[in-house]
Amino acid sequence: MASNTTPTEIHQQVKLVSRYQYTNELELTEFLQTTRLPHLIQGFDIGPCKELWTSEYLHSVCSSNLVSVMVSLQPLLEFAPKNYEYKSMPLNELCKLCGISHDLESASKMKEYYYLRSLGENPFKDVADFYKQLPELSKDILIPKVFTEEQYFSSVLRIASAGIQLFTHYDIMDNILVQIRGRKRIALFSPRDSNNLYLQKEKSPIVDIDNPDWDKFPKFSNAIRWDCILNPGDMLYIPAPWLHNVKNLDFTVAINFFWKNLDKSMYATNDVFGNKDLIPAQRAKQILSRALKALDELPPEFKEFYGRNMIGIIEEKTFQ
Ligand SMILES: O=C(O)CCC(=O)C(=O)O
Ligand SMILES: [Fe+2]
Repeated sequence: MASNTTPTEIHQQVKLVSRYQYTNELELTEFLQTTRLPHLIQGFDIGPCKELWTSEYLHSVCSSNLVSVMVSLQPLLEFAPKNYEYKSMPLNELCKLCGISHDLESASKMKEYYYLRSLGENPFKDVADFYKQLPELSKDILIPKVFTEEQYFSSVLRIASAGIQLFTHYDIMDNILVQIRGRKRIALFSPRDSNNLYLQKEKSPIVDIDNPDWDKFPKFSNAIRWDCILNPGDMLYIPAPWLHNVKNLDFTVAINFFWKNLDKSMYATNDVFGNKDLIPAQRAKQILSRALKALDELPPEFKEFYGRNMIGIIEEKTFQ
C-alpha cells in the first residue's frame, strides 16, 4: 500500500452482532450448541447484582484482599511494549477508585486507568473461580446453565475504569460475558479474519482499532468488524476462537464464564487463562516451525516459491 494513504480513504466493513431474545434455558443451550456466531443475549434476569453493585456497595462488601490490577496512564492498553503495570491493591479500594472514574471525563482527570481480570488463588496453578473466591458477590448473580459442570472451566470477575480498552485477543473456550454495571463496546472479528489481524500468539498488535495505522497494518482493512454495545443485564456469547476488543464506556463490572465445548482431550492441561492453543494446533505449529527451518535452507526465490505453494495447499485443505 502507498505510504501516503490517508485513513479516510479506507473503509472497513462493519456489521452488527445479532441479538438473541432469551426465553428458556433449554432453547438457549441448544442454540449455542449449533451457532458459531457471537450473539447478544437479552431478556435473561441476571439477579439483584444489576441494581445492587454500585461502586459504593462493592467497596463496602468486598474484602481488602489484594488483587493484581493492570494500571495504565493511557486508556488503550498496549502489550508490545507494555504501557501498563500490574499493581497489587485491596479489592475494595479498586472498587472505590473505579467508581470515581465512572465516566470518560472523570477517568481522564484521574490520570490512571484500572483493569482487573480476577485470577485463581494461586495465579500460576489455579483458574479464576468467582463462586469459590467471592461468595459475598456470587450470591447476587444468576446465569443460565448452558454448559454442564464437566464442561465448566472458569468464572472471571472484570472491573474496569471508564475508557480503558483491552487489546484484541482470542480465547480457546466458548464464553458468556455477563454485563453487570456500566456499558462496554465490543468489536469482534471472525476466526476467518485471523490472518488480517497480524496476531502475535493470542493477541493483535492493532491496538487502536478505530484509528489504525493502515500503512503498518494494510490487511486489517479486509477484516470485517462485528460491533455491539453491552448494557447492564446483557450477555455476550463469544464463540471460540472469535477475536474480541473491549472498550469500557463507563466504570464497568462484568463476569465471564468459560467452558469447554469440545472434547476434553483437545485442551492443554496447564492452561489457567483458557487461551493456550488446542493440543493438535500446538503440534501443527511445532511442525510448521520445522517446515520453515527447512525452507530457510533454500535460495530466496525457491523459498518464496515453496512458501506460496504451501499457502495454497493449506488454504485448500483448511478453509471452510
Ligand atoms: O470484558 C472484558 O474486559 C474482557 C472480556 C473478555 O476478554 C472475555 O470475556 O473473554
Ligand atoms: Fe477474552
